[in-house]
Amino acid sequence: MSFIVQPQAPARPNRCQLFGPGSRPQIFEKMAGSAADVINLDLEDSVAPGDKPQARKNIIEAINDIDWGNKTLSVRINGLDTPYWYADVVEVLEQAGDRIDQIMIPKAGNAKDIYAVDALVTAIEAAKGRTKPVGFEVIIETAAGLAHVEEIAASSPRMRAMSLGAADYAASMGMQTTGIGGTQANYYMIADHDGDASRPTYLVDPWHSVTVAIVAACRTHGLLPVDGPFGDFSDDAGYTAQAKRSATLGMVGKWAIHPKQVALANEVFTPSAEQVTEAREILAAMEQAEKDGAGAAVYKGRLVDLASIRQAHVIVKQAEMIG
Ligand SMILES: CC(C)(COP(=O)(O)OP(=O)(O)OC[C@H]1O[C@@H](n2cnc3c(N)ncnc32)[C@H](O)[C@@H]1OP(=O)(O)O)[C@@H](O)C(=O)NCCC(=O)NCCSC(=O)C[C@H](O)C(=O)O
Ligand SMILES: [Mg+2]
Repeated sequence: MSFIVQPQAPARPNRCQLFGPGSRPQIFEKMAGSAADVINLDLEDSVAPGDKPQARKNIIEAINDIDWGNKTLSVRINGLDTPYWYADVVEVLEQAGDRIDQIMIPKAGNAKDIYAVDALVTAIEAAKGRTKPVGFEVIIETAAGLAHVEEIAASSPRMRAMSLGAADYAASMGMQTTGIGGTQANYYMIADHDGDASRPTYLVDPWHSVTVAIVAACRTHGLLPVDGPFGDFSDDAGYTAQAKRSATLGMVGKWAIHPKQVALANEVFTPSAEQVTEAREILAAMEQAEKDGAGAAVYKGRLVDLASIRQAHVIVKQAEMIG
């Protein structure tokens, strides 16, 4: 470990973030009644330009009137390259009560983007006497966002989480796909190289590198790394496979763009009973090793050592936090 100790991410469940357009208030109560840990009321890309003013009003009313229980409540504002974002921030923070927890900033390209929103939010909080500081979550979904991911993670004490926005990321990177997340037919490997024309192929994960970059930036700066949308909501297996890849790489949750995806995310990002039992057994094996004066032990025929304690703690802590 570096002399600088790795900070802890916020200790709250973030297994699923359920999105809903701000222009569709009929679904807000259903979102509040869902099993998602985080709710994202959207003012950005799911809301048509002409509907933005009414969507702001709907969201303010929903923040003030709906019982959101213990969910984290977040509003996605419009991008800083649009004429909408400042009014999103001003109207929501001037008119909505303290129940709002976070603002989600899309298409974050560098630390200055976050600085600009921070300045506006700080001024409104002071002017309105808001006592609960609003947190920020951002979406990494552009080439610039990936290039500057670490400075974005370090940009403000308001930062809480970072998501991967697969659709805009693909567009910004010039990727040859219209799919939102998941494997892509043309992104495959050939299993062997023996010159056989019928060589088997297998699909690999085109989101791997940006996922790892987000996880590293988040873990360095104490934020929650989150996997973004999976567009084909009729493909449960595809969603689950993508979520399992993200969880394996260190992400803590995934977006749902349809209510049926909430249970899938919760299932993947809740450590299973078997995983927790194994983690606890590893901790017990290492406790015994320590008593015996050893730094390593054998657990189920494999090596466990001091690093295994840290790995096991990740799983046990996740399980304890989720309860
Ligand atoms: C995708 C949808 C437009 C589908 O809506 P709909 O046609 O109504 O679906 P169903 O008929 O299957 O709905 C079944 C019931 O569920 C309710 N419902 C639908 N959506 C939601 C929701 N989001 N939360 C809660 N409940 C919901 C329906 O009302 C039905 O209820 P009932 O009649 O009582 O049975 C729609 O799901 C939708 O709008 N989803 C969210 C879209 C969104 O927010 N997109 C933005 C995030 S993704 C993105 O921005 C990309 C990203 O930035 C990137 O770049 O990657
Ligand atoms: Mg997007």
